[in-house]
Amino acid sequence: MMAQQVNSPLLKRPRADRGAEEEPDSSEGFTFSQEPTLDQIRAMQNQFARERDWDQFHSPRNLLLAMVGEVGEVAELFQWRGEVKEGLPDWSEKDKKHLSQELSDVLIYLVRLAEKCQVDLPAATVEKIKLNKQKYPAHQVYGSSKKYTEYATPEKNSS
Ligand SMILES: Nc1ccn([C@H]2C[C@H](O)[C@@H](COP(=O)(O)OP(=O)(O)OP(=O)(O)O)O2)c(=O)n1
Repeated sequence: MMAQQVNSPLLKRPRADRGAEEEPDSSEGFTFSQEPTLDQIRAMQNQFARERDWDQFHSPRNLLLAMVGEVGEVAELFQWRGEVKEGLPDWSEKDKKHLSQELSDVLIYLVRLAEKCQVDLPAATVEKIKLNKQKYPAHQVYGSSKKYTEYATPEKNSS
């Protein structure tokens, strides 16, 4: 379930030296399972709530608060550890499992919140990444983590 280490030279070569077909599409060789899709997760959680007559509790505000609570639980797992290495090589299997559960809770509430707000989350995410690319042109910001407002000719943020 955790990232596998892949020593790809692509990860270390500067972007300008790489062809588009060579672009790595994952972090250290790690990828997600193809399924379930976000819409399948939405449907699974919808059914979970219906079977328990919990729709009445899943108002947008309640879901938001529940999601933030779960984000807090994720943060709790990281607190006091100092910097954490990619792939969590120093974590116990128990803590890694715990993290996977808490991150899943966040996603479940996020997807449910998006459903209740009628936000088409996968489509909205694609659109947002498109906006991010416009706001942070690779040639302008490569290797810098400055916010777009710190650049001389900032792109307009339309979100
Ligand atoms: N009213 C609720 C309560 C729970 N859940 C689902 C969504 C979450 O994935 C998970 C959250 O359950 P808990 O509130 O028991 O939280 P944890 O699983 O994190 O347990 P704990 O707080 O003990 O770590 O259950 C839900 O959909 N609606």
